[in-house]
Amino acid sequence: MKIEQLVTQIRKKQSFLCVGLDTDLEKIPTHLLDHEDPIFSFNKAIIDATQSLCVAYKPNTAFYEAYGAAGWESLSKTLRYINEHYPEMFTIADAKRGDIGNTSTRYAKAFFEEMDFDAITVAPYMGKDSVEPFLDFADRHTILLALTSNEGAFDFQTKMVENKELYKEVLKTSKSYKNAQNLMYVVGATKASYLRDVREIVPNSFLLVPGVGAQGGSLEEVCHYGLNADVGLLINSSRGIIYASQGEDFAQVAAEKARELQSQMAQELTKFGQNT
Ligand SMILES: O=C(O)c1cc(=O)[nH]c(=O)n1[C@@H]1O[C@H](COP(=O)(O)O)[C@@H](O)[C@H]1O
Repeated sequence: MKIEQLVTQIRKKQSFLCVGLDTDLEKIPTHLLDHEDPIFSFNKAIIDATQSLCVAYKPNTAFYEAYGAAGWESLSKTLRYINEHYPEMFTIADAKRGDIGNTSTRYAKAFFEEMDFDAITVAPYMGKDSVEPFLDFADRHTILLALTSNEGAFDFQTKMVENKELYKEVLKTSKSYKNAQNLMYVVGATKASYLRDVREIVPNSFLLVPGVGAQGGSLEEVCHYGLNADVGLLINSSRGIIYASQGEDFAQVAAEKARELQSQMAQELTKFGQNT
């Protein structure tokens, strides 16, 4: 998907919400467990209930890989369902890949060709030749981990390297990669105050911001520092939406939670003069 199409959807829905499909058999309502594919049944219900309120879905592949071949099948079915029924939706494989060049090429083929995702999360640690194979795919997006939401982010990402924090070096250096226009970046909502510095280096890039809801990040603060002229933000919530109820009403309650976030996003867009 082209960025312009994503921006059009955001303006139309007044939402830059990404719903995280971190589907765990131990957390989904028990009445689904006797379905043929409980993970797909759960995802389908969540997708149908929330699709008018969000612009993106992000299955984290760990939750599927944990169930082996059956889990991969549930993931493929979920992606096919989204692409067939809601083709305007931006889809992110949260797989956090990245390896030597020829291996990254195979990862890119797996997620962009075999599975037809619009985007994938990639770790920058192995550098240019591990990232560029993903960037070769036109209208697909490589979401590089810049400053993550977890506590361990301070182990390396904020350490000084050549007089600047490592995450800033990641942002700056990656701008020189071939096809860098296909880059987006992860910045955790729990690190919202850093977004001012992030925006100085990458004013125009889209940022995927996880960490509102269960991890405690503030949507308002993220918007304050992170919104740009093209909106420039996708804010993810996973557990706060999909496990808001574990009863039979799970999809309806998920939609209510998604609507709360969408309403806040619409207000932020209005504040920012982006409501048309
Ligand atoms: O790449 C990610 O999406 C990601 C990066 C990051 O810094 N922090 C982070 O929480 N995530 C992912 O975003 C999701 C957050 O889930 P919740 O905390 O349940 O909303 C999980 O799938 C995480 O793996």
